[in-house]
Amino acid sequence: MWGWIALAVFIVFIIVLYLLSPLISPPQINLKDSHVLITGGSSGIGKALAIQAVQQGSKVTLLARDKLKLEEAKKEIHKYVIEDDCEQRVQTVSVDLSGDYQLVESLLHNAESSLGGVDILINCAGTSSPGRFDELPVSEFRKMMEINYISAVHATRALLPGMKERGRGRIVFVSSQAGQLGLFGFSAYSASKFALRGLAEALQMEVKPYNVYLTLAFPADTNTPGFQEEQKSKPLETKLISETSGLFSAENVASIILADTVRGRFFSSMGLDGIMLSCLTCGFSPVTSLMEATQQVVTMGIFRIISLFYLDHFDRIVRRCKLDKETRNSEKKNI
Ligand SMILES: NC(=O)C1=CN([C@@H]2O[C@H](COP(=O)(O)OP(=O)(O)OC[C@H]3O[C@@H](n4cnc5c(N)ncnc54)[C@H](OP(=O)(O)O)[C@@H]3O)[C@@H](O)[C@H]2O)C=CC1
Ligand SMILES: CCCCCCCCCCCCCCCC(=O)[C@@H](N)CO
Repeated sequence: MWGWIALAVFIVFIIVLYLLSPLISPPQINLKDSHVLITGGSSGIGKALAIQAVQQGSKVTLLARDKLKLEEAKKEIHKYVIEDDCEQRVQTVSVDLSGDYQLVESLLHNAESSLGGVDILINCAGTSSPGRFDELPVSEFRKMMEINYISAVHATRALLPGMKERGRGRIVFVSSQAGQLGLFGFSAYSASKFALRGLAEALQMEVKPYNVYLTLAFPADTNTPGFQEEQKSKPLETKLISETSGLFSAENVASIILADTVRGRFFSSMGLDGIMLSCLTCGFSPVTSLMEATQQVVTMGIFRIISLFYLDHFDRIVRRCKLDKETRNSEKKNI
């Protein structure tokens, strides 16, 4: 008898959640004919995002520093432009986003003059320099903040006023799972990715009344030119810990980010570990789906328990690597 009542209450609860969901969920945005500006659009995740956006009918601006790489990416992306759509265009902007703000602003406004106001800004430009804290040059900490954080501030600062005026827009920050937990070898990188979260939460509260929605993406390791480069200098501990979450393709990551952006979801996470991590670390984040909020409330405790096992596993990796290193060193001395 009580079992049936509990089941009925649960079903009514789920129905109420579904009925209330549209009140909280942001309205969807249409990729067709939208102007999507992608920083870091000449490589890796950014390029995959650009390809998928043009496949869905968007006009795209790619922004990065290297002109040659930009031109090559533009050529490649052009192949995916919908044929019967003469209006659709792909353009490039070459600038160091972390440099002079006035220059960034004027180039971004020029980009808007030719393709129309930016509807979706994807802040994907970024890089990582892994290494132990006391082996990284102090300059790397500033560089990480400038490339991964200040670049996003610059692009957003230049394009947000237009979005507010038009009463429509989406802003994506590509953070990382290393922006949800700090891990060995990522002291400089993690801090810059955590910074994006503070920015996104504060900004979302400001711009929601203007119908501008933010998405904070947390990819795991993704197979891109940037990832291949970082592998060369990554400490073994960092590799072993990161591997826990798997290796994704840029296409897979891009399609998840794009779908979450269209739906206006605040968190964009991938893989089972990614979803668990976002529930566990949701903190005071904005609610963009009642179902998601319910999931967070129900699962947070259990995910914390699971995380204790992960933490123990990571500590063991660090201890084992330290022991191995010490053994190797003493063997060398004995020779
Ligand atoms: N790959 C991975 O494992 C993961 C990546 N991420 C994040 O995703 C984003 C993309 O990564 P990924 O695709 O691997 O990176 P890539 O290195 O493949 O591409 C980085 C892009 O950013 C551009 N860029 C870098 N610095 C600047 C700058 N100062 N001004 C303008 N453009 C710049 C690069 O072009 P150019 O050099 O010509 O300027 C390039 O287009 C990064 O923010 C990264 O931190 C997050 C989690 C995992
Ligand atoms: C309930 C608890 C679940 C816990 C899951 C923990 C998984 C931790 C894995 C961390 C992986 C970090 C990858 C960073 C990739 C990155 O940003 C660089 N490759 C950038 O180039």
